[in-house]
Amino acid sequence: MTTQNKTAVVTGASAGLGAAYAQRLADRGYDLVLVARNAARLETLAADIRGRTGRAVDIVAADLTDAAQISVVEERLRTDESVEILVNNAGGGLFTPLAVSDAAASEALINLNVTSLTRLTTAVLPGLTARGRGTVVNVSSALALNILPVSAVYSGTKSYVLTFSQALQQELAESPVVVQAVLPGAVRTEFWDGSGADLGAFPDEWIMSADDVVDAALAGLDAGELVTIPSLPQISDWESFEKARQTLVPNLSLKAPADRYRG
Ligand SMILES: NC(=O)C1=CN([C@@H]2O[C@H](COP(=O)(O)OP(=O)(O)OC[C@H]3O[C@@H](n4cnc5c(N)ncnc54)[C@H](OP(=O)(O)O)[C@@H]3O)[C@@H](O)[C@H]2O)C=CC1
Ligand SMILES: CC(=O)[C@H](N)C(=O)O
Repeated sequence: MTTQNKTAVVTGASAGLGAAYAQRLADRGYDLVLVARNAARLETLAADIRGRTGRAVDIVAADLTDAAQISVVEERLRTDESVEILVNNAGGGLFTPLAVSDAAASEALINLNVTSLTRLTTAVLPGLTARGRGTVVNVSSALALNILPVSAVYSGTKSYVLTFSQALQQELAESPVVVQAVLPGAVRTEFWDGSGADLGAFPDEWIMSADDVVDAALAGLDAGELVTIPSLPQISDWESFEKARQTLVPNLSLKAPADRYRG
């Protein structure tokens, strides 16, 4: 495809943050490829966006934890030269102590939150770098940083998304291709249903709307932020955190153990 249209691929587009990304990116002039399992919901959203904006909207009904189904999305990302943005948003949550967790459920969560995001990014990057433009948005979570007793697997997956994104930012430092990590706090979506946590137990002032999260994330992207935390009042707090991490680096690999470990 060598048309002049520009396409955004949004995973987890049938609800929540993904549906909000789809609307906003169509408003910004992108044609869309919407990915999720529920074809009927995707088609309803696609019809709404086509009618409202006139953009071309394709849907791909795929379970991103299924090898055959994710390969359809990977193929589209590899071959569609109009793709300029991939929003890796599809994800789930599980908030139970590991000791009482189901290993298969943890594995499924890792497959969705980590493996599928990695595979889709791997599929899209060669084309973006060859064309010299494009963006990958990886939806992480505030729980990548705010680590809780019930979030061993979930926080682990979202820390992966943050670290993966930061490593890619270094890999692509000389490239015009941008990788942004987005770390929302609690958002009012269906994510919480069956997650093991009750959104209703949170004070209202902790909970952001999906539209506000996406508007903040896109504003952060426009401002050149590589890590966007929609609720964080001062970006300098994130920068201080990162700077503190960097101060460890010169001493993270040395020949001699630290004095406190020597008798
Ligand atoms: N809600 C919150 O408080 C927060 C959410 N996040 C992150 O934001 C992202 C979006 O979550 P949110 O919008 O809240 O959640 P929702 O539950 O509202 O939406 C999740 C989306 O992912 C899709 N999805 C789920 N499983 C699969 C699968 N196996 N294959 C393909 N698509 C799938 C769902 O569609 P379908 O069922 O049709 O497949 C749906 O479109 C997630 O990565 C989440 O971790 C981060 C911080 C806070
Ligand atoms: C940060 C949150 O509260 C949220 N549970 C999430 O899914 O990451």
